[in-house]
Amino acid sequence: MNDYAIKLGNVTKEYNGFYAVRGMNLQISKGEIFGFLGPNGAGKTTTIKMLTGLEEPTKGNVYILGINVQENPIEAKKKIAYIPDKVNIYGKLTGWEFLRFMASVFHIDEGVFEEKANHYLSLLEIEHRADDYIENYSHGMKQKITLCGALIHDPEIIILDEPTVGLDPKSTRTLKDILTNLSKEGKTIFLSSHILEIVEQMCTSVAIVQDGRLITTGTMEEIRNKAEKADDSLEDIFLRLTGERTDVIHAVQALKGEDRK
Ligand SMILES: Nc1ncnc2c1ncn2[C@@H]1O[C@H](COP(=O)(O)OP(=O)(O)OP(=O)(O)O)[C@@H](O)[C@H]1O
Repeated sequence: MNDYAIKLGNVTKEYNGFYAVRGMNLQISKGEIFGFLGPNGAGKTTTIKMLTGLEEPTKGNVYILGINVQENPIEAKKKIAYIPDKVNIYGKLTGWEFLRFMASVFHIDEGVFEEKANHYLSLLEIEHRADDYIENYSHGMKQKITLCGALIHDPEIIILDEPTVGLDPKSTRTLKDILTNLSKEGKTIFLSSHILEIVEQMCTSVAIVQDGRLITTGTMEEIRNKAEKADDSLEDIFLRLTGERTDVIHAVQALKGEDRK
């Protein structure tokens, strides 16, 4: 078939006459850290739901490592970890019980499970809370245990919707390091974020979507070549390509303490 980690072929999602995603074509190579950007309501979560088999495209096909997600959802899901933006996790389990449950779903060997669980709990600095009920965790801790659970089965593709919301700066840095290391192992990371600085620092390639359509995609270098000025940030490029009004751009710059005329 092809060598792409993720491929969307002319994917459309319609909800009662409203097009949340329109004719989207995307190819993401293995090992990329791919940033998926777009203003509110652009169709990012809808696209992610189609990637993970939670929503069916109205038209078109989604492939995960060459597997058609609609035709073979179970095979495709074995390759994916999905960390949604709103963590909805069963609170009556302890962190450790939740991780054991995730390992059992994917038939992970006990020894491998313990090693991976301890590794990620300690990296994310929540090992001291592993025996507490998840309902008593803070929002950031819930995100972290969800991430640990998602990584237990050694997925090839990790999909994260707004992963840094709720994380403190140190945890954000840890997450960045974890994702960078996973990509060095050949795993593919797909993340949507509104925090363009994080995308700029971490991602090897990006796509910008608006009104369900792909506006631009390419490597970070290709995207930077679309800049008007040499010191344009990804935020400048994003705001220009998505047609944000210049007064909004200036307001954003003023809020950030930049006094560019
Ligand atoms: N189940 C649904 N029924 C009807 N419309 C929907 C449904 N799900 C999403 N939409 C609409 O599709 C559009 C895209 O929504 P989506 O959640 O994918 O956007 P998003 O890019 O993730 O936005 P945000 O950055 O605000 O999270 C929105 O206009 C939304 O209202």
